[in-house]
Amino acid sequence: MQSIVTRSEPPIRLRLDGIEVRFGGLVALEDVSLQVPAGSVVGVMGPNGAGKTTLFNVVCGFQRPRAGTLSFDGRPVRPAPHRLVRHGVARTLQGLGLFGGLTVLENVAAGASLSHRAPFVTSLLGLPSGARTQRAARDAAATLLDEFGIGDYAQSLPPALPYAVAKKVALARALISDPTLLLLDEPAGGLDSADIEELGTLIRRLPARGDGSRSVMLVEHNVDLIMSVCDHIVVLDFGKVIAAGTPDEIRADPLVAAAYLGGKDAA
Ligand SMILES: Nc1ncnc2c1ncn2[C@@H]1O[C@H](COP(=O)(O)OP(=O)(O)OP(=O)(O)O)[C@@H](O)[C@H]1O
Repeated sequence: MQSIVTRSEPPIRLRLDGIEVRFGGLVALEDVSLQVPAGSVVGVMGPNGAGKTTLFNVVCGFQRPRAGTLSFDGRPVRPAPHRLVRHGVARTLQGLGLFGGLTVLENVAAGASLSHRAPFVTSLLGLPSGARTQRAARDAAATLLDEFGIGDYAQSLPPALPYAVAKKVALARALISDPTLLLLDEPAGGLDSADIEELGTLIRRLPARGDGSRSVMLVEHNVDLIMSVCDHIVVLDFGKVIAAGTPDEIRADPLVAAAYLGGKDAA
């Protein structure tokens, strides 16, 4: 008997519809809609002042839109920074926000307490609570640091870290909470081209970790990084979506070339 294999579309992890943000008379975002499917990397790019940070802030709940709706996993939400964890969302910000007095290992382990899955490191190991939970978190943190190639810095304090290492620490701390959606704000900011390439490889691997359904949304200025890691790209200009598609489609889009790639940011 012939078997029929049907390939279903991945569920939509994050969905924005008709988002509008105004600052006084300035329209920072106008009718912005996008989707981040499960297991995909979606990038938002655009020239200076296009609205990237504002959009990131809307998703994180730092900025309330004047119009439009958001949903996580099909459920309408009104995001707030303190509620992101509940939705399985973790983020890294441009400012790294590491605890200066804690070691790298402790910083990353601290992120485990933010897991939306009932303390996942505890349940993974079948452990009850307290000291064992902390030990499990530290073990998970050490594993992540090794995976990121920065295990040698486990006992260092953040102020002593090279910037590229500190960025990886911030990423590890977000990832240890096992988020279903990871939001990255300008991950390439302040990095040189070799570091950006390494970061790109790391980001590209993120959806495949765990059950393969993790999604990543990044807001990024660096065209090379966004082109190399994203499955789908949304381009903003003056607060509006001017193009959306695969990296190849975006590269070939004349509107994008005019607004961004052909401008001073194309370097
Ligand atoms: N708090 C604010 N008050 C007033 N205007 C703002 C505020 N935040 C952003 N804007 C304006 O909104 C527009 C979008 O800004 P936004 O920072 O989102 O752009 P961006 O794409 O992130 O830019 P960049 O790449 O330079 O960081 C800009 O014109 C900016 O000046």
